[in-house]
Amino acid sequence: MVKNIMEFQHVSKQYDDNVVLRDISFEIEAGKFYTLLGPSGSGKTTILRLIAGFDHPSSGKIYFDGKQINDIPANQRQVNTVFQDYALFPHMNVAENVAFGLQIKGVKKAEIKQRVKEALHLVQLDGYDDREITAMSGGQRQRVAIARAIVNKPKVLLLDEALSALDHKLRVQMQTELRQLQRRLGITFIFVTHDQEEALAMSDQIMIINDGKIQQSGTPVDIYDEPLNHFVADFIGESNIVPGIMKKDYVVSINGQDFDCVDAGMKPNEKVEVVIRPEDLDITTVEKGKLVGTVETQLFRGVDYQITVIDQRNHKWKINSIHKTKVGVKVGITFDPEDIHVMRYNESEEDFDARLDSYEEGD
Ligand SMILES: Nc1ncnc2c1ncn2[C@@H]1O[C@H](COP(=O)(O)OP(=O)(O)OP(=O)(O)O)[C@@H](O)[C@H]1O
Repeated sequence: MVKNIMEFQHVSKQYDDNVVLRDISFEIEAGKFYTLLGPSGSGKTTILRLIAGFDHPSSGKIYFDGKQINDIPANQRQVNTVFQDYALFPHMNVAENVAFGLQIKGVKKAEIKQRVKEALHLVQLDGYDDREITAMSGGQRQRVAIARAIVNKPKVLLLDEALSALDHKLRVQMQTELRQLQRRLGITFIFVTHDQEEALAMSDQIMIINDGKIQQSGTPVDIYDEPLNHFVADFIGESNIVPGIMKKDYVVSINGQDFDCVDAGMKPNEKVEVVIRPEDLDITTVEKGKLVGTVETQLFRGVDYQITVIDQRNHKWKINSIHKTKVGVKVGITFDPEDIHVMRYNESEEDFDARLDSYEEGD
């Protein structure tokens, strides 16, 4: 087997005038838990549909296990899909649902029985064979849907918002179960979600999509710590994003004030975006603060306080701190050079300048 199980080369998809995917290229390594993350309408499901063969690209090439599959029909692809609504047959019991695809393929009865048993065991539903679907909970139905997909022994399992119908507690439990299942099976999972926490928690690799374009691919830690652009920084976790100027290597100016940072390689005085995560900021005395402002809100969240501070230029900083402060008090804000993350901006120069001006004027 080749190392990359899936590859898209310059794939575009449009429906009439509506361009849904714009020249997308990526590779998916075999045996990984891979997540497609993006807001509603960004094109995630379309990518899954192209992989499954339910739809075809307008241009570009799709490779599966080293072979081009653009013209291979869905039923001949070694891929199975778990849908958001599970798409189970309500008039069949659990075993009949799981067996259905194998029966269609004409697999022998004894083999079907054995494979259904194995699949139900993998999703921890041993002994549920005769249970009616209507008598199963949401979490159990989810497992039946997964069993029905893995009984075909696909090389790739596609999961389209597969956990979104579950309540929060069950969803978190199923996240762990799915992750364990993927490791046990050793096959590639391609999981679609719009929930960034879910993506960070479950994935080996995340691909972030917006408006039919790949914004960034990488491990959860890469994407969280090194967002490539404003969209990613904003979409993944909470961020303070402010316009700045890269004075020279390792020095960035925010608010007209220079700060040491760990970034280099930009042009002198290049306009940049500066990202600092709320958990990397802390409250201190006015004297020790790199920035100074007034506490606007404070919310106790169990593990920390979620604080907002308005600086002299009227910019609101989000801070997650274990240190308590008081609303209305003047405080300093500290951070370390490595907590400053500098990105190139990706909007028009006019828009960026307008934001920089309004920020520096303190609007
Ligand atoms: N068959 C179709 N005909 C026309 N437009 C379509 C078709 N399928 C999808 N689209 C459009 O393509 C865009 C991307 O849809 P897609 O379902 O891939 O997004 P998504 O990221 O999965 O969103 P969601 O999270 O809401 O499911 C949307 O604007 C959608 O309206």
